[in-house]
Amino acid sequence: MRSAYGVETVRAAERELMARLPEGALMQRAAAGLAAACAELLGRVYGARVVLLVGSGDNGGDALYAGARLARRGAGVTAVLLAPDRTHAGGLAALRRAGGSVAPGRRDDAGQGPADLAAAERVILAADLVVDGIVGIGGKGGLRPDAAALAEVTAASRAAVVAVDLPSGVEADTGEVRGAAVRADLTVTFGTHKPGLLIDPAREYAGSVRLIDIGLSMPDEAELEALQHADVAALLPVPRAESDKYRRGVVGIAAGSARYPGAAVLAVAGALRGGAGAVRYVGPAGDAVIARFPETLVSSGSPERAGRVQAWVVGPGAGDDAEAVAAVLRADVPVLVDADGLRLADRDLVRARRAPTLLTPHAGEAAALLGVSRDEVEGARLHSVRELAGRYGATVLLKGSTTLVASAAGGVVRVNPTGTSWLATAGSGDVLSGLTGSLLAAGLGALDAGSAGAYLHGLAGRFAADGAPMGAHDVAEEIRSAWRDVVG
Ligand SMILES: NC(=O)C1=CN([C@@H]2O[C@H](COP(=O)(O)OP(=O)(O)OC[C@H]3O[C@@H](n4cnc5c(N)ncnc54)[C@H](OP(=O)(O)O)[C@@H]3O)[C@@H](O)[C@H]2O)[C@@H](O)CC1
Ligand SMILES: [K+]
Repeated sequence: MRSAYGVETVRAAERELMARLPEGALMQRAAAGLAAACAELLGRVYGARVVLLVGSGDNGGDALYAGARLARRGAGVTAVLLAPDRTHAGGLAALRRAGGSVAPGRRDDAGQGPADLAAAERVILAADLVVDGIVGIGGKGGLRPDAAALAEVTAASRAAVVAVDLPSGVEADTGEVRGAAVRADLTVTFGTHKPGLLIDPAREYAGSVRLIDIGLSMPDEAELEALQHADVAALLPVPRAESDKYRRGVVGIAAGSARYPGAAVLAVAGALRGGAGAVRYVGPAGDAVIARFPETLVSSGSPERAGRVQAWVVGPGAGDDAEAVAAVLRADVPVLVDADGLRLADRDLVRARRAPTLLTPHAGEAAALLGVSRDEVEGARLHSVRELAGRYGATVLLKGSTTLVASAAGGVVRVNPTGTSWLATAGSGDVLSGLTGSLLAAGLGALDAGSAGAYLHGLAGRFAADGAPMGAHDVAEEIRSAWRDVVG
């Protein structure tokens, strides 16, 4: 499990550890890890041109101490100071002792003014490596103008970019990016991941992320967590000798319409690979379903008369069949609502349910339910998923390149690490809803079913794409390979 903690929690852990260590020890641990990561990225340190972007806090201090270590190994290190009078004094002295220099300030007198942007631009454009120590977990709001200008010049340079703790300009707690931010190739983060490193859009700015253990001890419950292979393997249902199809779970799919029979076929395709013992289909696309998957139990008419079902999936390609959605929501078993079903589901009916409900909107559908624009949802994914879960009293899976799953009661939010942009293809969500519904029928809770479903689906998408475009049915085909990969 990869866990992420917000700034307040990190600060508390930092205070607790600092009280037991000599002054400055923690920053030295951070700087040592940072310098090692920079050296690895550079390959050859001797003679490399390194520029440090240094803000007024400890994030800048980390950069300066790491720069000193690189200078001692023969790198040419230049610091660009955003606020010379408030620069970390110990770090700056260490850099100077190691032979590093400071880019000229705006006033020529003693280089006391903030960095001269033209001079900074010259060194940045000539650099092999830029170390972004502008701001870390102490950042508030978007970057200020001077810092934003440095972020832009850095983006224009060919240098490798390493962010210290976080790419400057991204929100550590939410993954939101308001205005300019540094785009890093590598982020070296200290003590624990921060939510922003795992959630888009900030995640994209971080590049690859390396965690340096500095000895912080974090609480058991994280604010955000990303499952990994072993976690998913432990969740996936495995049939036992005494299992029959009912014990393994029967998933009901109420989806598709005469106009969109494909959505039903794709949802069934996902469900058949999700671990339930049987898949029941109810709706007007029965002929298409049975032609493709003869093992499906097909009926027409109302979901209420479909026979025994341990979890329902409703909504993919459902058109305007509000009655089917309402009938499914009245069932006292777990229900997954997707696509058209989200628009048709009555919020009070969802709130009144006792069995788990899992809503699986993409950003556009979430925006419609929240009454905001799609961009607002995309820009504030963590806030949006929590808000929707609260309003509906349901678990919500917000699809996207970093799919999030949040429970109504709050607590830890799961983020899916296996997503790929190849999955942005028609019908891919239908496969996910069937797969995840199947996991619900097999007995997983809504948070686990949503996160394990997204994980397998993402992995299946990667296998199916393998660097080339693919269709949703290819994703369904690869779920079995993804499953084997996870449990293997
Ligand atoms: N936690 C740990 O265990 C460890 C933490 N360590 C390190 O400490 C870092 C946290 O240091 P920190 O607390 O000094 O804050 P930091 O991120 O440097 O920023 C504060 C400064 O930035 C400024 N500023 C604010 N917003 C801004 C903006 N939008 N645009 C531009 N500037 C902005 C703000 O200015 P002010 O508001 O005061 O004018 C203030 O002076 C942490 O990320 C990690 O790298 C490691 O050394 C060891 C272990
Ligand atoms: K930074």
